[in-house]
Amino acid sequence: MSDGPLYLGFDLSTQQLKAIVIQSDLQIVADAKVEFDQDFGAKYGVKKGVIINKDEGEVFAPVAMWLESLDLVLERLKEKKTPLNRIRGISGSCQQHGSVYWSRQADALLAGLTADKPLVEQLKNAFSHPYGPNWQDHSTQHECDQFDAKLGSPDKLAEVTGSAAHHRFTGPQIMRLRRKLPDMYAATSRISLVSSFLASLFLGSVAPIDISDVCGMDLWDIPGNDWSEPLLELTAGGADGAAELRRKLGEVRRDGGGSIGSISHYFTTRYGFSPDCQVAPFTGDNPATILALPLRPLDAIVSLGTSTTFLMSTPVYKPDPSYHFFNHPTTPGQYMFMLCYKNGSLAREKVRDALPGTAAAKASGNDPWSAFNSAALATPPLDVRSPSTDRAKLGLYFDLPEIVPNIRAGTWRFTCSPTDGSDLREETTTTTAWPTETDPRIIVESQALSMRLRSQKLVHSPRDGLPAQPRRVYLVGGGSLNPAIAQVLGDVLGGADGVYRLDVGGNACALGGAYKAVWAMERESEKQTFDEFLGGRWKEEGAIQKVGEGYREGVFEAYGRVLPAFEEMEGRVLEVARNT
Ligand SMILES: Nc1ncnc2c1ncn2[C@@H]1O[C@H](COP(=O)(O)OP(=O)(O)O)[C@@H](O)[C@H]1O
Ligand SMILES: O=C(CO)[C@@H](O)[C@H](O)COP(=O)(O)O
Repeated sequence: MSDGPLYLGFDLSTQQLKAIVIQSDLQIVADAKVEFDQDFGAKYGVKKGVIINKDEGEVFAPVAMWLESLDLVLERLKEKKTPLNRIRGISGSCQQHGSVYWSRQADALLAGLTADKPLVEQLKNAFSHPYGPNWQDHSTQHECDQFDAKLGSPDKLAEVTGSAAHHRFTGPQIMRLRRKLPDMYAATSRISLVSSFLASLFLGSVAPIDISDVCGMDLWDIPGNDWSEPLLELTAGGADGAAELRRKLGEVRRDGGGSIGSISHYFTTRYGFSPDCQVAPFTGDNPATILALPLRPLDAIVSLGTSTTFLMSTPVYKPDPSYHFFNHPTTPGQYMFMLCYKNGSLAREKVRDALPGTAAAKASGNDPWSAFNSAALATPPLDVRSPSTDRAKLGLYFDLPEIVPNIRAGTWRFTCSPTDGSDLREETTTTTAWPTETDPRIIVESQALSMRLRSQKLVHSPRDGLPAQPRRVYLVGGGSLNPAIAQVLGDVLGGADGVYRLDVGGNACALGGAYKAVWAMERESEKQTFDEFLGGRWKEEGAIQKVGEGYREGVFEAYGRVLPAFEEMEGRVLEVARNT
């Protein structure tokens, strides 16, 4: 290890808090993590990091658990003898859309933190609400209907804010909490996103919201570069309320780099950070993921965390109600395109757990994914061995109500002709549906078909003679460790130059946060873009691994032929859901 400056990146996601320390040359020096279920499940009653109130569709996490986790992860870094005194900059990436409600005492309590007691004790009275809504929350249909109507249509809302109304977006969430808990709302001095909440702890004062993460609220006018007044009014119930809400939300920091202030005394005295250590703006976990490597045009990232997301960086702002556009976290004039699915890892885990063999593997400490992987690889694309006799299989495996399409929880299995997707039929009974061993391939294929369907307008042919598709597909998040998933995703999505896994696959957004901290502190000027900066220091070797061929002629086209049937299947399920 050299003795130069170090940088610290965090990822406060659904199931864990991770920390990663790197050098200026981007080498990783140390990491540590806290797993919410394992470390705090019994104390806070969380499962998979959250508490669920099924009756109302609410999903939330205790803010106190996050405070305890921050102290614990720093203890763990200290135990590993990480030289925290050399850390010069901190940034981070956090689950998006979640909100934290500060009380009127927050400013004083944050400013007066002392090193002798943990955060959770000292900040007991700093919150007007003990919970932060989680992105899986789906309690806000009523509010979403009003957001979609407010500017005239979901298309218009997407044009202004980058997204149509979504249950998890912070504007509808705030609107519902204001209605449901008016005293709590009145007692709230400031509202943070999870990213600005974590930055606030380091800063010792409430931090500004970040220019990219703010786009996950349905409140920020992206072309206008300001809060949308009509949407603030809707959320807060009128013009007076809008002015008050604007104050609660505070200024948004337009620059993703630089420092928002020095680290609080609490961290210098309790953990030995240098008083010169600076806090850079924290952002959302998806925006940070696109900072984990120098992304080129036509590259796509598939993040296989609790949620599945499909991300691209683009100079073109082409919003549509079925996906999201965010400001790029570091580069004005660039945008992040995102598709987000709730039914990612947890839905795949459910299919995995239904397989004979998984329970035994778990009990004996073997890889719980081995039965899933063998089954996925033993099944041919679409489970079609012979196109003249076999029907192609498609499915929707929604454990939770999905985001796109907005369909209730349930499992649907369909078949169609593999040659042109015609004759789509729902396989309704267990006798005509397929064996559980077929599900692993079909769930991953169907998740990928949804991504391919919705991203097709953003890709073009990477080289002469090839169909439109991404250049490279990068996999990150916990699921990126899985070779069978990598293979199937590449079969469906293509990737002219292959499918790659980031070597720190499960830590990509924490790493993106750490890279952001290096750039924020060491950029030559405000004009040096993140990609220029990172491109000069990032070395492909050792950072990524090719895990799949990507585009395979014939296979990619076979999925293309059933894409219209996939769309029709979603439409049919939506139609039935609407009429029941
Ligand atoms: N080998 C594997 N194969 C498939 N999925 C995996 C594997 N290892 C971990 N996962 C999945 O990764 C998920 C956690 O991913 P992670 O990126 O750490 O989540 P988050 O950032 O949302 O907390 C788990 O829900 C688990 O299903
Ligand atoms: O809601 C979204 C993005 O819109 C999610 O991607 C969250 O940002 C949570 O991510 P993970 O916990 O899966 O990392």
